[in-house]
Amino acid sequence: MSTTNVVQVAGLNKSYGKTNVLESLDFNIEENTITGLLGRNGAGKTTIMSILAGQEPRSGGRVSVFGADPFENADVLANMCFVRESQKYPEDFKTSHVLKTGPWFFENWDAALADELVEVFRLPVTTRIKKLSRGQLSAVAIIVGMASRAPLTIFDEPYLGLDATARGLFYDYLLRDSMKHPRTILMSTHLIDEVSNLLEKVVVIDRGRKVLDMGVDEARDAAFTVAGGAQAIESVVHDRKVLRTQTLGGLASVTVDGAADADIRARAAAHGVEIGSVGLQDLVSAYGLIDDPAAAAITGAPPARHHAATEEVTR
Ligand SMILES: Nc1ncnc2c1ncn2[C@@H]1O[C@H](COP(=O)(O)OP(=O)(O)OP(=O)(O)O)[C@@H](O)[C@H]1O
Repeated sequence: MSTTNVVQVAGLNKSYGKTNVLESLDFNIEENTITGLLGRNGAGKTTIMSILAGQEPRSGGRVSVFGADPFENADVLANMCFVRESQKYPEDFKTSHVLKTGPWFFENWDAALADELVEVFRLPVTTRIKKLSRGQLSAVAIIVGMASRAPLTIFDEPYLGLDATARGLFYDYLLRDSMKHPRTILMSTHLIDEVSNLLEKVVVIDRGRKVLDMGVDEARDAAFTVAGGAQAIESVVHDRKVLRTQTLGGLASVTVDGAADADIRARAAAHGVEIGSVGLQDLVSAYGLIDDPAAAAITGAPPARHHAATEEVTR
C-alpha cells in the first residue's frame, strides 16, 4: 500500500544567532495519521511546528507541506490549523466570536461540532477570552483545532490547564472525529501515557536532533528493561547500550536500547534477572537522558562507557 507524506522534512536546521536549536532533522508525516512529536523541554518541538506552520523561517534544509514550502505560502496554510498556547485573539473577543469567524478561515469548519464541544467543555461563550481561565483558554484552542477539520492540524501542548476529565474528552473526540473525517494530526505533548493509545507514530527529538521516528507498535520493541541484582545485570547488558540506570541498594533496573533478543533472554535467565517491556513515556524519558552528564551528576555516579545516565532511587 503506498503512503502519501503530507510533511517532508530533510536536513532541517534552525539557529538563533550562534545557537543551533534544530540540527539536520529528517522525518516525514504520513497522511491521515496521528503523530506525536515528543521530547524534553527545549528539545525543539515548538520550533519545528512553527516552521511547518510557516510562522518561522528555517536556517537550512528542506521542508515540504502538501508538496510545497509552507513559509509565507497562503495555499499551504489554508489547509492547516496550528493550535498553540500563545494564540492571540483581538481585544474583547469572546468564544462566540471565535465560533462565528471559524468558517472564514477554515473551509471544512464544522459548526455543529464546535457547538457540541462548547457544551462538553462547559465553556461560557459570552465571556471575553482574556477573562477565561487557563483551562478554558485551552478548550477554545482545542475547539478551533477540532472544528477546523483542517487536512493538517498541529496541536502544540493543547491541554495546559485542562482538567483530567476535559483532557479525556478531548482525546475521545479527537480519535472518533479523525476516524470519521480522516486528517493528518501532529501533536506535541508531555502527557505521553495519556495519549499513547491515540498515537500511531512518534518522532522523538532531543536537543534539536531526532532520536526516534517510528510507529508506536514498533516503539514497543525499541528498548527493554532488565531488573534484578546490579552485578548480575552488568553481566547481562555489559555489551549493550544502556539508556538509563536506576539503582536502589544492590538492586538495579536498566533501560536498554534495542529489542530483547534471544541472546539477552538466555543471559537474563542464566543470571536470574527479569526482562520487561518499556512504555512509551519511559522510552521517551530514557532517550531524553542519552549522553546527559547532568543526569548522572545528580547521583554522583559516573556514567559507564555504555551507560548514558544513572539515577539513584531513594525512598
Ligand atoms: N526566538 C528565540 N530566540 C532564541 N532562542 C529560542 C527562540 N525560540 C526558541 N528558542 C530556543 O530554542 C530551543 C527550542 O525551543 P522550543 O520552544 O522549540 O522547545 P520545545 O521542545 O517546544 O520545549 P517545551 O517542551 O518546553 O515547550 C530552546 O532552547 C529555546 O530556548
